[in-house]
Amino acid sequence: MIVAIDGPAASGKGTLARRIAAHYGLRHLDSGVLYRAVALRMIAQGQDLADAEAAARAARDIDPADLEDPALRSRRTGEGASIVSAVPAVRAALLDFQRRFAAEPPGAVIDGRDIGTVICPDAEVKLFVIASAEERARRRALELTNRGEPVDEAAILADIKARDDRDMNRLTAPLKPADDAVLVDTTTLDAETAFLAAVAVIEARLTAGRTAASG
Ligand SMILES: Nc1ncnc2c1ncn2[C@@H]1O[C@H](COP(=O)(O)OP(=O)(O)OP(=O)(O)O)[C@@H](O)[C@H]1O
Ligand SMILES: Nc1ccn([C@@H]2O[C@H](COP(=O)(O)O)[C@@H](O)[C@H]2O)c(=O)n1
Repeated sequence: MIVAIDGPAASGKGTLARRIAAHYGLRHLDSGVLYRAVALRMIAQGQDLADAEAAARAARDIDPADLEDPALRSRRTGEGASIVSAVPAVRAALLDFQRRFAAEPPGAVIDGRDIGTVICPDAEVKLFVIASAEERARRRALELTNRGEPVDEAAILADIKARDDRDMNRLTAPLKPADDAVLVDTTTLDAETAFLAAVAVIEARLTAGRTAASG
């Protein structure tokens, strides 16, 4: 089974993806890490994030060790990822890796922005996870506070809105729900309730699939 989970920054899709993967014994890929690794490689080499050719080279050059760097989670890397991810050649360079990951047994849960629309358009289950920008900023601020990092919630909210705008309005693989995605609004749901809601969607899809196959 392939479960595609898309949604904006800090909506809770990664948290949900990890829980679903563990529950169903599937592998998990946080596809955002790939774009973050491209940005981080460019930052480390002092390159201009707006340089599309350099971004495409960095995307072709990333290796597994790049995906373990703790600096991937920084605010600057997230912003950078959102810039380089708009470059079509960057997305093209990362496409095969994601599709191969999805194709390996026993299946996968992949979260990102274009998983249901571009990477895995045939996924058995597609979820589009949202939450209000204010709630997402609150969650991100709490996460940073728990990590002992300084927090400016207003700046985080501004970042989130800028990232939403870039991710939704780029020409290649913009953030949007696939036609057959189910919306999960987590604004007022805690992580456990969001997980239970997602499992209910998955079970309904699996039952519908079994019924179609037997009829
Ligand atoms: N339903 C929820 N209620 C409250 N907090 C949540 C919920 N889901 C996730 N969180 C918390 O919100 C923060 C962001 O969640 P998470 O990293 O899963 O989001 P994301 O959509 O994967 O973000 P990104 O795309 O930026 O990686 C985390 O600190 C997480 O623990
Ligand atoms: N499938 C994806 C995943 C991510 N991106 C871009 O990377 C940025 C960082 O992603 P996080 O999930 O780690 O926050 C994100 O803002 C997107 O610009 C993408 O384009 N496609």
